Amino acid sequence: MAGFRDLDKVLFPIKSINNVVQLFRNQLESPSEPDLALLSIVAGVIENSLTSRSNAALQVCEPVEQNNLPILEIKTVEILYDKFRSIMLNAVDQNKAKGFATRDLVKKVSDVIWNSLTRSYYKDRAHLQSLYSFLSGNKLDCFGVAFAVVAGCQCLGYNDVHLALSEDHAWVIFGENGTETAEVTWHGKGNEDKRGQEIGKGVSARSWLYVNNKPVICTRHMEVAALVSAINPSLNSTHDAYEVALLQQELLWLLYELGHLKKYPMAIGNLGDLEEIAATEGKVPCKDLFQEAVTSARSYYSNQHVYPYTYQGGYFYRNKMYEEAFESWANASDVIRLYNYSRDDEEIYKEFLEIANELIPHIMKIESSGFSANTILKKPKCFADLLRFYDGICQWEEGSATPVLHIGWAKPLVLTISKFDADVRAQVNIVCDKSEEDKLLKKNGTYFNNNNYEKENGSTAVSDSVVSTNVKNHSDKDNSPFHPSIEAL
Ligand SMILES: CC1(C)CN=C(N2CCN(c3ncnc4sc(CCF)cc34)CC2)S1
Repeated sequence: MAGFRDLDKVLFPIKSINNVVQLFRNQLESPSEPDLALLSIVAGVIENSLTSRSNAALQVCEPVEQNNLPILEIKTVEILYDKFRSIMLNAVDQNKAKGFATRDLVKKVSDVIWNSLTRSYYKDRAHLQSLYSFLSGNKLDCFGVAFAVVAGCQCLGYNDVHLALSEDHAWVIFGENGTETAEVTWHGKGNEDKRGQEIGKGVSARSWLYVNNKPVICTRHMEVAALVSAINPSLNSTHDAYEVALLQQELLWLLYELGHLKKYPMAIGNLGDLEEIAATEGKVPCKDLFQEAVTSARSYYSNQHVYPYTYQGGYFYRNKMYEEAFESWANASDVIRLYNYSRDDEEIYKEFLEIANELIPHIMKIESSGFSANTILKKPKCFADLLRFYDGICQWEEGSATPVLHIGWAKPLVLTISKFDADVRAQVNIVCDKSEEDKLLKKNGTYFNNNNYEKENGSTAVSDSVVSTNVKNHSDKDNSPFHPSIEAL
């Protein structure tokens, strides 16, 4: 492990963002692997010093000159770093010969973290993700516990333990081939934690929460990308601490340029969001970053992730590119249609609910106000993408133990569909195409994950709701990875 070396120590006392970037670069480029505990502590101290209530007022009203940070002394970091190491080394007996981690070891490290946490606190609060939060306040959020377990195992010399990330959960992989999995943290509210157990063997395997067994499996460098992604610049619900956001943006560019975001769509999306707010001169534009996140999810995760499309759709929406937004959201819906909705999937449910019942109706209101020259209401492709979007949500519900749709969805849906004239709707050709139906047949294993799952209620999927056309999509920028089920002529 890289550890806290002299070439890192000479950077202290840290006074600027550039000093922090240099420390991360040293660690990322070191022949031995980056030290997760060191980097999480440094990022956590800086984030908390700039976002804590004590100087929140200062941060909002007085623009601090560029690149200046509150001075970070080496002693502050050494004390926290040594404290973390001693917690780990004292709790886990060292006489065992190193080798690969065992389930007992991983569970033991998770217990050490878990049992140190404050009895009860607001788990969704900001700034609870870093080892600084753990060491100074005994508080961690769900992601923070998983990250701390991996950092703890690194401290103990188990370099086979790595972070596994879905779009709303985190766990660890370990063992000789990295094929062992273990829950190490909780998920959601009021759910019994499953710490120590293997990942998703039961019905939960078909829920979005476990991304159909296509999680982001982190290398050490990608674990640094995860801690940087988890930096939270929020000062309060309306303001970000400028220096924290700038630090996060510069660290994400460092990781991007070193190639460590290639297989991490959400981190690319995070960088895209920051670049949309404040573009960095001479870098890849945010629109391309959002497309790179989509391409990464398609290339490395069999297009089983939703967030790359909602990052991209959100960008198009904010920039009034409504036709493109509909296509991204329809592509997001094509991902979710093959999952079963389960009680663990609230986060993505809220995402689709907001798109269907807030964002799309808002677009309809603007577009039907009669002032838009090039209105989407005259475009069959937009109608087709909207149908694909809604159809995906309907199919998501099919075969799920928990219903998705309710009357609250119907009103905005009817309002939206009714905005398109008959002559526009007539140009969308919907036919059943056997090969498409086979391909999209839900969760009978042939498509979903090839081990012939019986669906939840025991019946094999017969999805007769799939509509598809074999009409080629005319737009040359066909962004859908495969024949969309509904397309405009
Ligand atoms: C399009 C969006 C609504 C905007 N932000 C989004 N996210 C913000 C950043 N997110 C993330 N960013 C980097 N890495 C991770 S790992 C993880 C699961 C818990 F560990 C979440 C997450 C979650 C998703 S999705």
